[in-house]
Amino acid sequence: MNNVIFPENFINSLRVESGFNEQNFVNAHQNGAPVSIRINPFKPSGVKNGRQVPWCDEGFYLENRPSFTFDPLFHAGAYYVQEASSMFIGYIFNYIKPNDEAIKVLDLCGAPGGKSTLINSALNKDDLLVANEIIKTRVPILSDNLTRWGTANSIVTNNDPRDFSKLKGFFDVMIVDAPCSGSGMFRKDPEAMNEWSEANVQLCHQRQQRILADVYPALKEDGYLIYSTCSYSHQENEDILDWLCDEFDLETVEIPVDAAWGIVVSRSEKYSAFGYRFYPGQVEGEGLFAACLKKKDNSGEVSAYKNNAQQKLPAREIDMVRSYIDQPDDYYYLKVNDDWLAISREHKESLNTLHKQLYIKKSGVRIGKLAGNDLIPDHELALSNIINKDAVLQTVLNYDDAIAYLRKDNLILDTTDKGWSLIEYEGLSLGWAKLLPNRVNNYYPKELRILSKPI
Ligand SMILES: C[S@@+](CC[C@H](N)C(=O)[O-])C[C@H]1O[C@@H](n2cnc3c(N)ncnc32)[C@H](O)[C@@H]1O
Repeated sequence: MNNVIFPENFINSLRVESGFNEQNFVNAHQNGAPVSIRINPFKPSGVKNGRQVPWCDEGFYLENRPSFTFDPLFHAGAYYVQEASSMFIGYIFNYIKPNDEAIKVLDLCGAPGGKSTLINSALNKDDLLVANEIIKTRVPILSDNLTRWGTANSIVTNNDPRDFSKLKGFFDVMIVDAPCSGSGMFRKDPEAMNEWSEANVQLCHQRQQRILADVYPALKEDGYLIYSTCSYSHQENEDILDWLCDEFDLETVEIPVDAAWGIVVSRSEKYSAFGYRFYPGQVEGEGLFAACLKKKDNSGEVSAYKNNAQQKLPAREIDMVRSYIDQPDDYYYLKVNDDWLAISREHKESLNTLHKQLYIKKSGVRIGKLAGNDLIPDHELALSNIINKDAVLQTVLNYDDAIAYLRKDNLILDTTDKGWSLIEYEGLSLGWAKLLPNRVNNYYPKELRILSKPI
């Protein structure tokens, strides 16, 4: 990119921010954005690591941008492609996360799932992640990314922030990665500059207030709110922190950062709340604002919920589905329509509670449907890290066949095995195929298939 001309009002608004280096910022926007990935700790693979992102153990910069579409390990969930600054949310999370108790975390503005998979990496099996997305058409990408991550301790919901207000004091940590005016993405998406305006910043500011006010009651006393935007605008950042402290009883949390990382630490005018500003040219990443606040008030009693009448499930069926799960006692099994699901057993109560208030789009891992004595296995089971691989056939593919499988092309395999088989590539599962006497049925989900051909 050459000769970037920023909107006049935009660059003027940055010139008054302390710690902002205009020359570095302008220079950084003449070049492309760095490429970075974050490794999935639950799916060790041979993904080549480059230089590490300073604030994220699992984050790595790549020298250039490979074709992720044509890397089977990407589809297997070995890593997530995420710009480096965003990974700082995980750094904040690791700093505030209690070690000794299971926690419930809400990622309110979840799609496409960058922060959700980031936070999920830092959770234990008995912690719960609720990843929400308000826009229905963006829910599938969030679900797919969590499916690739493979864990059984997350729930995906499709709700307006106000729907959470009934879950008083339910969450220990909330991440609000708010919709914003998007200036932090100008380098990746220069077109966005044409849409930037002060009026839009103001609209975003109001929407951010509404979202925060709506969801706030669901945070428990002494719980943490992590707020972030990819905007540089004061109104969407420090002013929101002051507004939060005006409206609610919150205290700022200082996050220790290494000066060498280039992050600018800011303080809000009225309450001196800490904010962390990422400017391209000063950090190796895109624009980000992040802050963490601790709730000191009580939004009322933690709601008491009666448990749902328990489903009576046939023991024979439960035994069958359990045989596909590694360490089956660790999970709670439920049936939704004809589908069997498994979720970490600690979350049975939470699931019932959430089910009463929210539209649940995915819970834990979908195992599949039973048909007589057979399981018709689900794609989620293949991608999960709870599958008992000893209970199923496995067919290992080379690179070309793996790409053919992901394109949903016909596969010709040299095997005498018959029945459902996991399709494996470099130790990770890509999905299912059914091996028949004369052919192979490719069960890779149609909506996920690669549509293009390798060049
Ligand atoms: C910055 S993006 C989130 C990115 C995501 N956290 C990630 O790391 O991949 C903001 C999200 O907020 C959602 N959103 C838009 N309006 C909203 C509203 N009024 N309430 C809650 N979420 C909203 C958008 O659909 C979008 O998915």
